[in-house]
Amino acid sequence: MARRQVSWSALVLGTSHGRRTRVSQSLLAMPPLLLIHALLVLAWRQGVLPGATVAWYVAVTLVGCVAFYAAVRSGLGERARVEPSLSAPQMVFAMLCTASAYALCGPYRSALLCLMPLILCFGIFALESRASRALANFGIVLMGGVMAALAAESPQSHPALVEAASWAFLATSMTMMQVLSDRLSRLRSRLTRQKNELSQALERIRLLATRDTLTGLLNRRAAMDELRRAAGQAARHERPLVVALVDLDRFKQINDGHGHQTGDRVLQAFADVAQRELRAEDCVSRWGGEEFLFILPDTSEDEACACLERVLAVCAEIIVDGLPTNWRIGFSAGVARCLGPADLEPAIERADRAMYRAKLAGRGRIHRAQPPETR
Ligand SMILES: Nc1nc2c(ncn2[C@@H]2O[C@H](COP(=O)(O)OP(=O)(O)OP(=O)(O)O)[C@@H](O)[C@H]2O)c(=O)[nH]1
Repeated sequence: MARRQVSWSALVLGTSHGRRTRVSQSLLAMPPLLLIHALLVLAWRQGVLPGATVAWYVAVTLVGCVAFYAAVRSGLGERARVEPSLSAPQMVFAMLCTASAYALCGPYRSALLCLMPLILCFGIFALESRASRALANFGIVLMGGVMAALAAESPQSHPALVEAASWAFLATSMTMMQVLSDRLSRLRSRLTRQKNELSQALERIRLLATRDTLTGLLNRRAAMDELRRAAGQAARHERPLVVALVDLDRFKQINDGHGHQTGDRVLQAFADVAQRELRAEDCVSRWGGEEFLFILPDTSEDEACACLERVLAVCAEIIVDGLPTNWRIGFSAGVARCLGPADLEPAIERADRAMYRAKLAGRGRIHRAQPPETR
């Protein structure tokens, strides 16, 4: 039963939160419209207006309401890149319905006056100040015109003074409603701006917390998170996972001989090359200083070594501003297989030891770690 209700509401209102809100708001026009219909039926029963007029009014207004419902429900506004709840056209339509009912209702017309300010409320959440001001003015002029025409045409049933007083009250309450709506609209814009600034700030904080500012690579903390995630996935799918610690060779010489900024450029160039040479599912992170951790899912140690050899070859070709053109950027690396989620730190330690062996063996080479049981 509950599932049936949910699917009915999804059918009528849609499933996305925004669409549901907009469609429900559009359907809110129905109760006042049905009241107007009831009032017109009452006026017909009392001989104030012919039944055919009531029938036409009911038909036209219902068709209009259904058309707006269908337009909002189908997302026409979103597709046409206009205000998606179609508030302004719906409000114009509602004002025209109210004004024509006012003209038809005879002695019951004053009951309709409260609807005009109410219609303005529908624009509070969707319209910019200029649009809602224009709509308020439209409503005031429209009702002024209808009232003036009624007073001129049948002064007995629509005394000019009564119509003028009604119009004055209506114009005042609509203007006041417009002022309040304007304030709410400004508040809404400020809140939207603050919300955007907050999400930008959160995104900046997220980047600062997870990225190394110099190279844009994941930092050490984020790399550990990534390794934890990759190890979990590798264990679930029973696939190999390899980590590699890569340390640039004789980096101090670059800093000391060619300046810290040149050193920074080398780090950036290396990060670019490493990212370019690896697959999208691999991860390169800055482990610290001139040290980098590679996380290579679904990769054997042989494949990891081949991949690092390729990166080493490309690095040797890098030309960095501030370094002599014959300078070969190189690194030493240690490769270790990660045996599961409980083997993260030990695998990195094994890779670290292998990397130091590569340094001791003369640099510019890649060493495999000893398997844990034969250490
Ligand atoms: N330019 C720059 N230098 C850095 C950065 N982080 C660390 N370093 C420097 O990197 C150098 C690392 O030097 P060492 O640990 O002696 O390593 P190395 O000179 O590469 O020697 P080997 O690893 O033995 O080949 C130090 O001088 C650090 O100051 C950085 O962000 N930018």
